Amino acid sequence: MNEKDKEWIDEQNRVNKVVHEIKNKLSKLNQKIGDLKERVIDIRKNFWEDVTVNLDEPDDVIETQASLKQQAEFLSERERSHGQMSEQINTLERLEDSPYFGRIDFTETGYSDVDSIYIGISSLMDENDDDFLIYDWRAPISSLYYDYPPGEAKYSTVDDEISGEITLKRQYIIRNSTIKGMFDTGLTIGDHLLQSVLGNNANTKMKSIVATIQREQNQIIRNEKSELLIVQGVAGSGKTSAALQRVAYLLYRYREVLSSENIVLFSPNPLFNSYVAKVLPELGEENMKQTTLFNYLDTQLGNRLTVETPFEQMEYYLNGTGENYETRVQSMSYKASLDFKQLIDEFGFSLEQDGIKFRNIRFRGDLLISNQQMKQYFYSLDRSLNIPLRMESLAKWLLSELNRFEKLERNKEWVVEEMELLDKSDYLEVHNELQEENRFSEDTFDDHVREEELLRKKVVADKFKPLKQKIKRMYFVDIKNTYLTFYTTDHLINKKNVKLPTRWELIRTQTVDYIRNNYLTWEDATPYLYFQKMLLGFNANRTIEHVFIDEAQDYSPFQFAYLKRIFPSSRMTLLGDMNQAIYAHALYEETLLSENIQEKHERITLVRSYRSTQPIVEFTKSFMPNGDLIEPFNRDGNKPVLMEVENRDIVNDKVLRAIEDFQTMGHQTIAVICKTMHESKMVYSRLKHSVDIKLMDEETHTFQQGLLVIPAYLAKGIEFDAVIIHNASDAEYHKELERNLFYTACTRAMHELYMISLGEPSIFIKQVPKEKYAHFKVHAIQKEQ
Ligand SMILES: Nc1ncnc2c1ncn2[C@@H]1O[C@H](COP(=O)(O)OP(=O)(O)OP(=O)(O)O)[C@@H](O)[C@H]1O
Repeated sequence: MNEKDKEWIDEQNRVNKVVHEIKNKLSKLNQKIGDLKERVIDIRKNFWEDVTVNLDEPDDVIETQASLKQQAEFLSERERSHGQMSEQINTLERLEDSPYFGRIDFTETGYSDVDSIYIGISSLMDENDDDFLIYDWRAPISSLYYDYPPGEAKYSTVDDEISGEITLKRQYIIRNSTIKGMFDTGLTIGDHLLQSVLGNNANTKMKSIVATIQREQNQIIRNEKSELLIVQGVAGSGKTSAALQRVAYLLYRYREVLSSENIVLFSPNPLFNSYVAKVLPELGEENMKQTTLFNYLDTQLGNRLTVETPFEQMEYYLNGTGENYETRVQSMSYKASLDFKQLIDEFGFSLEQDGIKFRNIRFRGDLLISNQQMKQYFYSLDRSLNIPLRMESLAKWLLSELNRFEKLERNKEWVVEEMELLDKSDYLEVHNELQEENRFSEDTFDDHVREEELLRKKVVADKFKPLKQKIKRMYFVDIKNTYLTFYTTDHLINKKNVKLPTRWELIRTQTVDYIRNNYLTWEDATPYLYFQKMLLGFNANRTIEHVFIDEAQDYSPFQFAYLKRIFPSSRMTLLGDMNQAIYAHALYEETLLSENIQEKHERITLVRSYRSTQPIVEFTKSFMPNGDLIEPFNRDGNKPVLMEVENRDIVNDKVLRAIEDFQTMGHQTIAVICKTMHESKMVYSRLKHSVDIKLMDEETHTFQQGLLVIPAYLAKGIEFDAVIIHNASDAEYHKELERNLFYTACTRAMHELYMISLGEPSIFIKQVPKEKYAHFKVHAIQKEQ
C-alpha cells in the first residue's frame, strides 16, 4: 500500500469515528425528543386539569391567572426545547452525510504540537465534550482555512491574535459518510473543487458556498467593524453568496444577542426571495427577513395611492418615445437625486411656519372640525416643536374635541332610530354592563333610564370609532394636497442656488397630473413617503441591526437616504455592480457604489467572476468600460455564439434549434432573455406552441427548472445553464444604459451564451474582438456563412 492509500484509509477511519459519534448523539437526541414530544402532548391534553381555576374572589382570580401563566410558560418552554432539539437533529443528520469539508494542521507559535482542525457546517464535540471533532466554519480558528495557504498564518479571537504555521491544508468531498475526493491545496481554496462545483448545472435555488469561500469573500463575510460596508463586485463574483454567508456568520458570532428577526435583506424582486431561501437553512440558520424596496414602500404608503412598480417604470423607460417621455425620463433622474431631496427638505422646513393642509372632519354630513380650525390650532402650538410632535398634540386635541361632540350627539334623534337596529348581542352587552355596575334591578325606573343611556352611548360610540381611528392614523393631515403645493407654488423654486432640470416646468405639470389621479410614479414614491414622514414622524426601526441591500447600484441616493432615516442605528452592507446599473437615474447620478459616496464606509472590491465560463467572461468584459479589471475564473467552455439573421421567421427557427441543442447537451435551466416584458410576451406566445416554456413576470415568486422567457431586468441576480439573447441587435441595445442591460443579460449564463441578432448586431458586440465569439450570418434562404 502506498503512502497515499494509507492516508486515504486513515482519513476514512476518522470519518467513520466521527460518524459513529454523530450517530450516538442522534440516537440520544431522538430518545429525548420522543420523551419531550409525549410530555408536550400530555401537557396540552391535561392543560386545564393542572390549572387551579377559581374566580370567586378577586384574590382567587389573581391566583388563577398566575397558575394559567405558569402552565402556559411551562408548555412553551417545552415546545421551545423541542424546536431546538429538532434543529440539532437536522444539523446532525447533515453532518452524518458530510461531516466536514476542510482540514488544516496548525502549530501555534511557541508550541510544538500540531493541531488538526477539521471544518464543517457546525461544531461537534467528542463523547466527553473535551475536544472538537469538527469546528464550525465560523469559529475564529476556521478563518485560517479561508485566509491562508500553507505557511505562516494568524487569526483573531475575541481578545487576542494567534499566530503560527499551517503545515497542511486539505479539502474533502464526503457524501454518504464516504470520502469521494480529497485534495491538498495551495494558495486558494482548491481550483479543483471550485471547478467541479461551478461546472454543475444551474440550480433553481442558490447553494451555500461554505466549502469554497475565497479569501476576498471571507473579508466580506467576517467583517465586524464597518458601519457601512460597500461591496463592488463584478457579475458572478459571489456578492449574493457572500451576503448570505455573512448573515450566517453574524448569527453565529453574535448568537447571544442577534437573531434572524434583527436582519433584513432588500432584494431585487420577489423571485429572488425564493431563489436564496435555502442557503441559510442548509447552514442550520433561519432565514432573515426579506423584502423588496417596492413592497416596503408600498406597505407604508397605504392603499389610497396606486404606486407604479420599478418594473413598470423600467418598461416605460425601455419602450417609450415622444415629448412626455423625455420629460418623464428627466424626472426619473432628477427625483433620484440629493438635490431634489434638499428641495423637499426646504419645503418641509417652510411648513413649520405655514402651509400644511388639513382635511375637514365630518360626521353624518355635518362639519365637526374644519381644516381651518385645525390649521389655526396647529400653527398656534409652540413653533420650536418639530412638525410630528405638533401633529401629535393636534391629534390629542382632535380626539378630545371628538369626545365632546360624541357626548352631544347622544341626545340626537337619529340615535333612537339606530337603537332599534341594534341586535340581541348589543342589548346583552349593555345588560351585562349594567349588572357589573351592580345597579340593575328589573323594576326600577332608574335602571331603564340608565339602560337607554348606555344604549345611546353605545350607538354613538360605534359610529365615532372609525373617525377616531382615522385621527389616530393621522388621516386629518392632507399629505397629498400639501405635497402638491410643492409643485404648484413658486416660492421655493425661484430661490437662487436651486439646481433644477431643464424640463422642470413640464415635470411639475406631469407630476401634478399623476398625483391628482392618485397615481405615484416609482420616482415619486420615495420622495412622497419621505415627505409624509417629515410631517408624521419617521418612526425609526431599531429592531433591525443589520440591513443588507443587494443590487445596490439600482438604489438612488434619495432612496438610500430614506433607508438611512428609517434604520438609523443599523449596520449596512451594500452589494452591487456599477456595470449592472440599469435604472434611468443611474444615467446622471452617481450610484451608491461610487467612490465619491459621502458616508464614511469601508469598500471591498471583487473582480473575479465565478459564474460563467472563461470564454463567456472574456466576451462580456470586452464591451464594458473597465472590463480589463474583470478576471475570469479558469473554467473552459464554448465561445459565445452570435447568429445574425435577416427576418423574424429565422429568429424563431434559430431559438428553437438552440433550445434543442442545449437540452441535448443536458442543460436544465435555459432562459430566453428579452429586453422588455413586452418583447418577452411576444416571444412566449410564438414559442409556447412548439416547446414547453414558461413566462416569468414580476408576479412570479418561484422559479422552476426548464425553459423560460424573462426580461433582462427580472433576471437580475439569478443564473441559468444556458442563455439565449433573443434579439441582440443594435436597434435593441445601443444606448448607454442598454450596455448595462445587455451585460446583465449575458452574464446570467453559466455554461452557454447564444445571441440572435435580427439585423445589424449591437454596437456592444462589435466592440468585442472577433476571436472571442463565433459569428454566423443567416440569409433569408438559410445559407450559413
Ligand atoms: N466561493 C465560491 N465557491 C463556489 N461557488 C461560488 C463561489 N463564489 C461564487 N460562486 C458561485 O458563482 C455564482 C455567482 O454567485 P453570486 O450569484 O453570489 O454572484 P453575484 O456577484 O451576486 O452575481 P450578480 O451580480 O451577477 O448577480 C453562483 O453560482 C455561486 O454559487
